[in-house]
Amino acid sequence: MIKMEDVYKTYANGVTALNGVNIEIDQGEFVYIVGPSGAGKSTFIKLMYREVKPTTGKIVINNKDMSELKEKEVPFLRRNIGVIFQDFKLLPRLSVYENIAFALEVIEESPRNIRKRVMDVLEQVGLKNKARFIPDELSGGEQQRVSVARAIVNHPKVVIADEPTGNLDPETSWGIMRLFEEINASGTTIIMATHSKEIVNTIKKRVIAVEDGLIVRDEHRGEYGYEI
Ligand SMILES: Nc1ncnc2c1ncn2[C@@H]1O[C@H](COP(=O)(O)OP(=O)(O)OP(=O)(O)O)[C@@H](O)[C@H]1O
Repeated sequence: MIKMEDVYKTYANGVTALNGVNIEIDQGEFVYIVGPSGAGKSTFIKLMYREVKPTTGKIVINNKDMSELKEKEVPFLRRNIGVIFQDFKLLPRLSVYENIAFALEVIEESPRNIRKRVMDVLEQVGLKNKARFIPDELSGGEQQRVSVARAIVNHPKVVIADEPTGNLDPETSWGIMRLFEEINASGTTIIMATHSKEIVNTIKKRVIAVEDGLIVRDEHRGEYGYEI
């Protein structure tokens, strides 16, 4: 469960990105975050995996109050949250296999478990035959599948995706969305910031709209609601 109470975020340069956000997202939900450019969507999402800290307000994730989280506990939080970015953020010199295994090595899994889990997740995203390739040798859609695999290899409770289809063509985007639906069907919460009207209006889920740092709409099976 993710809960925010009266959350404000003002960056060091004085820009206020969030202006008093209150929200509750239950385990297993699928939520789209929509809104104009600069509205505060990424900031909202970054607060959930503690890439940024709130200026004021309370954030509770999986029953843990983030303000009480010590720096050394951050890796434990991240273990339960998989993150996917628009630009994939894969390590360019590592193979597909190594990019995914890395997420497990940092939490000191045994080599045998690592091998099994990486191969299982590669199977799930349909890339078993590309395990030895490096990111440059893959299409954009394949690279995004690797980053999805990396995000879910720890079986996190929550997957957070910031415009995951932003760099992909429509057909490839639908493939990524099918993967997200599968992941969500197994009980994982999905939170996805997107500018895709087509996706939001086709695969109907909860829609949270952010404008000028405020939640202005929160609807189950909502519409995208903007013209672009
Ligand atoms: N690290 C930062 N330092 C200072 N200001 C920032 C920082 N990150 C974001 N901002 C500002 O905060 C506001 C909200 O940005 P944010 O990235 O959260 O919006 P967004 O809705 O995700 O936008 P987009 O759809 O374009 O990705 C913007 O005015 C932005 O310039």
